[in-house]
Amino acid sequence: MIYKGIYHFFYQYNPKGAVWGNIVWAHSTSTDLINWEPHDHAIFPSQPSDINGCWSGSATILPGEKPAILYTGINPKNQQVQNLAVPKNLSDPYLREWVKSPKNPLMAPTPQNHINVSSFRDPTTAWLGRDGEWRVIIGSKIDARGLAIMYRSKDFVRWNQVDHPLRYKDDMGMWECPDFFPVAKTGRTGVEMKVSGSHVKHILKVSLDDTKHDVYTVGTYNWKKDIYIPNKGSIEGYNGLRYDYGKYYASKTFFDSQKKRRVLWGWVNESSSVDDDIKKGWSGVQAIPRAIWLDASGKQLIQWPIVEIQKLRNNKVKLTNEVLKKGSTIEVKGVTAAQADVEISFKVENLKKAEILKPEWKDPQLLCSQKGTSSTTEGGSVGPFGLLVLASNDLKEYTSVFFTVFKKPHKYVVLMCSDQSRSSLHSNNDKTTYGAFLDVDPTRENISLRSLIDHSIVESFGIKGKGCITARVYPTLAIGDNVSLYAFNNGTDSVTITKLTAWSMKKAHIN
Ligand SMILES: OC[C@H]1O[C@@](CO)(OC[C@@]2(O[C@H]3O[C@H](CO)[C@@H](O)[C@H](O)[C@H]3O)O[C@H](CO)[C@@H](O)[C@@H]2O)[C@@H](O)[C@@H]1O
Repeated sequence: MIYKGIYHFFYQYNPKGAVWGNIVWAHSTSTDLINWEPHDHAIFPSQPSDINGCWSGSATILPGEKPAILYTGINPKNQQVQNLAVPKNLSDPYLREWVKSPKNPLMAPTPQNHINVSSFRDPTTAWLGRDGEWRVIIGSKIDARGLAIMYRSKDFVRWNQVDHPLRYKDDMGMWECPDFFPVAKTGRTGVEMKVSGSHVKHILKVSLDDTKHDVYTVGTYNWKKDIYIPNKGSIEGYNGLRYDYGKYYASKTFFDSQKKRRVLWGWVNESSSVDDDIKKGWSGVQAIPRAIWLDASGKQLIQWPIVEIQKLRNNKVKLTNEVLKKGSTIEVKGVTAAQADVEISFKVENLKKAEILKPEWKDPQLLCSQKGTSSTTEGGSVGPFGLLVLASNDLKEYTSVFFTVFKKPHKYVVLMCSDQSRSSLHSNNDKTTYGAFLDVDPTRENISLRSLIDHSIVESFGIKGKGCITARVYPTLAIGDNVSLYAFNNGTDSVTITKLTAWSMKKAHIN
């Protein structure tokens, strides 16, 4: 949230170890969402209603600029209940101390409400209805049905369960960390939580415990009935739209009232083993915050790294109109390739050479791993072309982020991949290849990529933010000054780099 011009980040933290456990709300603040200062823990177990853990939740700014936090507490019976905490001193812009409501828990499972005691967590930011009542949703499940249980309140303290969930869906498992917010139908300006009506659409994001993916639908919130219905064609389920097709979970958005934008921030867990996490003494990072808005098609969100990240840019290098022939690479020299921001745009010379997409190639992730970085097809192929990042000088290690264009009757399909299979000589990491089909017409638009590279994390934004893939990698050779960056084309036809701009990135001040 933002309060008095300062961004506040509260996060699930284990003060006693490198991996999950003993969960408290740690707290850091920033004036630019890039450089962060840690503070004392904001919320930690102290009441019966949270004595076994202070789990996830959300901040809401109440009228009069008064922040409040609803969070899940684990009670002495290990049941999940919802609690309230408010700042002790509103004149402290850093909000260093938080006091808990003596009325906690405010929402709890009972034999009457039949709420699942071990699956009732992660309250969202609340929103005010036109009737002046607050609404909040809480993630839950019953059997395999995911639920967004809804409560209403007149005073933010006494909460009554609404007789129906905002939304539920069978066969999705537990909905962790739900997020529900409006987006403008046109333009990039963010919209406050309370806004509803015909000029906005609503987004319901849920974090799927079963698959560890953040999936969302675009739909309509009926504020009179308090129900949310996804648009026709907006797939609700494991195969729905994802914020990110790599590693990205338990994300949240907030309305940045200072810059009038909606900012998305997600947690990126490790792809290393628990033993390695314990050895290095920490695990998990936050991705670069992203500004989000609704695509002109109305079918999906667009995500782009917040503009403040550009403060870290240094030593710009540029290439224009370079032809990448079949099987060729171009080294991008002059940047610190271990920590860089790269934007590249490709023009495909001959789309007719695109390989036909077979009907059985439905799973983009599988297709990325089957086709890989180096594969070419006998009949010709457009791609793979893209970037080799975090590459060792002898190319024994690299991570490749690339595109391949396929042909379907009357249209082309663009596949975006991030292949980690050669990212490290160390064998004890998850090197799953990630992939997504992007909704774009390559006859009208160049295929572009932006990758933010930072030692063990590669965040890639395909086609101006239509598809995002975040990967964790652990090179053993491609470290420090021994890292190179290349553009490559392994398709059977040439592609042209219309423009490449890359920057070395300075270090941010982080916890
Ligand atoms: O910190 C609890 C909050 O985090 C959420 C969302 O990430 O739930 C995470 C969850 O998993 C953690 O515990 C697992 C061990 O039990 C561990 O394997 C995993 O890496 C951790 O993230 O916490 C519960 C309870 O363990 C589990 O069901 C979840 O998947 C959020 O829902 C919680 O409020």
